[in-house]
Amino acid sequence: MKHLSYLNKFLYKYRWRLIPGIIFVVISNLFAVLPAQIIRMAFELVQENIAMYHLFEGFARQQLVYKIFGQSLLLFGATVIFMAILRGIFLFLMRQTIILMSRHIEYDLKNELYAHYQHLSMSFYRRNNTGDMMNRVSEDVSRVRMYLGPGIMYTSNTAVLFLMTIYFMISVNAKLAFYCVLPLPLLAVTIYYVNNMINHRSERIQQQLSGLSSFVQETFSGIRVVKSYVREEYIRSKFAEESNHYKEHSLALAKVQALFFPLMLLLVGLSTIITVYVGGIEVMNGTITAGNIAEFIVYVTMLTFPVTMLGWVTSLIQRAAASQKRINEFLQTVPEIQSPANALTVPLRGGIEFRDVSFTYGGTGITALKNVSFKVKPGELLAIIGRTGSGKSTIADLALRMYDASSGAILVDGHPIGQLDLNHYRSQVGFVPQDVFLFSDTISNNISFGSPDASREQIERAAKDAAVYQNIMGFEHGFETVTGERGVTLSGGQKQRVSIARALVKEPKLLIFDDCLSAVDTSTEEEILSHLGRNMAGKTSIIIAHRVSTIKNADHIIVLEAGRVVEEGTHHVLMNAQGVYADLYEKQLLEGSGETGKE
Ligand SMILES: Nc1ncnc2c1ncn2[C@@H]1O[C@H](COP(=O)(O)OP(=O)(O)OP(=O)(O)O)[C@@H](O)[C@H]1O
Repeated sequence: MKHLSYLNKFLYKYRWRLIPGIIFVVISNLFAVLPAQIIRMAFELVQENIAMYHLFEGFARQQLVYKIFGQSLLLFGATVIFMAILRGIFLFLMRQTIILMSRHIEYDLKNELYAHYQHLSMSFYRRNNTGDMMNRVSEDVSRVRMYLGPGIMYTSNTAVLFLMTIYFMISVNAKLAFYCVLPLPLLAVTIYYVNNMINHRSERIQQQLSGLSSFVQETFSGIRVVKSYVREEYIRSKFAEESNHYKEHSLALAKVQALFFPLMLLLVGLSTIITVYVGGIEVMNGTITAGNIAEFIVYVTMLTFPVTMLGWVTSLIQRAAASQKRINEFLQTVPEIQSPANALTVPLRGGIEFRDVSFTYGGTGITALKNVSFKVKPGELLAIIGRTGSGKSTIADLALRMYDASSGAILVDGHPIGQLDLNHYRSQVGFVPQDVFLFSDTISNNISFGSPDASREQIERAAKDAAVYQNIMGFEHGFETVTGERGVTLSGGQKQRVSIARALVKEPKLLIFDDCLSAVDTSTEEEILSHLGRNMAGKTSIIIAHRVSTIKNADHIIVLEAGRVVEEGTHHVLMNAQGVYADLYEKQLLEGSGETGKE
């Protein structure tokens, strides 16, 4: 329960919904309990009047007695209906306050969680899988809402109704009251266990279902691979297998669910039998009237629902507490990368220096960089080249402060990177990642993602500089073309260039290209680079590449191998050195003589 105390701040915030809600619960219950007394009175009236009716047998007054009797019964009936209507109105108001409050809190909590997600560092995203993270926002929050809405509502309802009913019952006959409620705790405990079983099985079904949907999603997005390797039959049988697990779990759930209602009815029936039996004895003893038995049966029926709810609510609160525990753990996760207090917000000039930087990835323990040192002056173009896995992307991530270096120092215009205001710094950097990501939105919005205020001219300019303008204009809707899920309607090279335009439109002071020219042909690459030379004059660029041709004109080239800088200098110097770089160049020249456009 202590985990759920986190939600008290929300209950306080919405207290003007909660307090009236509880008051409505009390009033609605009052109108639920009172009719039982009216029914008793009606019963007693019937008994007395039948006797009276027979007494006037043969007299003219018998008709009058009959009439008065009929009218009084009608009045009782009308009162019961009126009370039921009032009860309905207050039940409506109760739901309108408490359930609505739970929806408001759900909204607040979801937003709080999502904002926290946005705040967390890359390493958090590497550690946690997407499904888990999504579950926090959807599944866990809904379970917590069940506690806040139905949980609170039914608990207060049960408590109030129970107290009122027991009070009225005891005031009539304490012995009968005791016997009537005897089976009820058994009912609550049974429902609690059966419900826990249902929850447990539903959870397994939920897991199976999410496994099944991820499987389907993966096979749909990889359908080209599936078809080209003729693995449809294999995939289909795997699906049938997964689907079968789902079916088996569902059948197991249906079995327990089928048990739920008969069990409930059995225990309720037991209560009624006891009421009639013990009540009958009491009537014979003359301690109560037959009307009291009818009144008690109404009480018992009335108690059944809240007692059932008690079992249900207990397991619901347990689940909510487990979910809130997970949510709390997550909310307590502090982002590893944060702006320090008194962070610097100086305009970026573009000087970047790595001083003896080493970096080890937390999750895998892989040391991606070992004592890397280099320096880029404002306005220079630095190129990084090396085999796959040599640590190039890691340098880009560190320069963006996606991670902090394990040792050594990274200086930006002479200031340690950790002292800069994170958002201010990143807003001045244009980054094109290796794996392009486009949102399911228009091309125009994808380009202006980092600069929402960019004008149409600026967006078009950026597209021209990224050599993708002609392609975009070739689409039926031009810049308003909506890219499909993850931009599937664009070719690999087009996506890369839209992603480049997104970085260029920011007019960044520092531009980082992480191997983002790999899917464009060499002549397009040359076009982009020549535009870049013009746009980035006086600003700093870091280009990570595989092809020597991309970086020949860089001011400074560093060659990485297994996380270490093995050579550095200009193209000229490196060629003369006849080392790794010159070797790479020779090989690529040979391959290049047979190369055709890649796009
Ligand atoms: N998130 C990560 N967690 C753990 N290890 C990682 C992570 N990203 C990269 N690595 C490891 O760090 C090393 C350097 O990776 P990096 O991505 O920097 O190489 P790269 O030179 O950019 O490669 P490529 O040219 O193939 O993109 C590799 O051994 C890789 O396995």
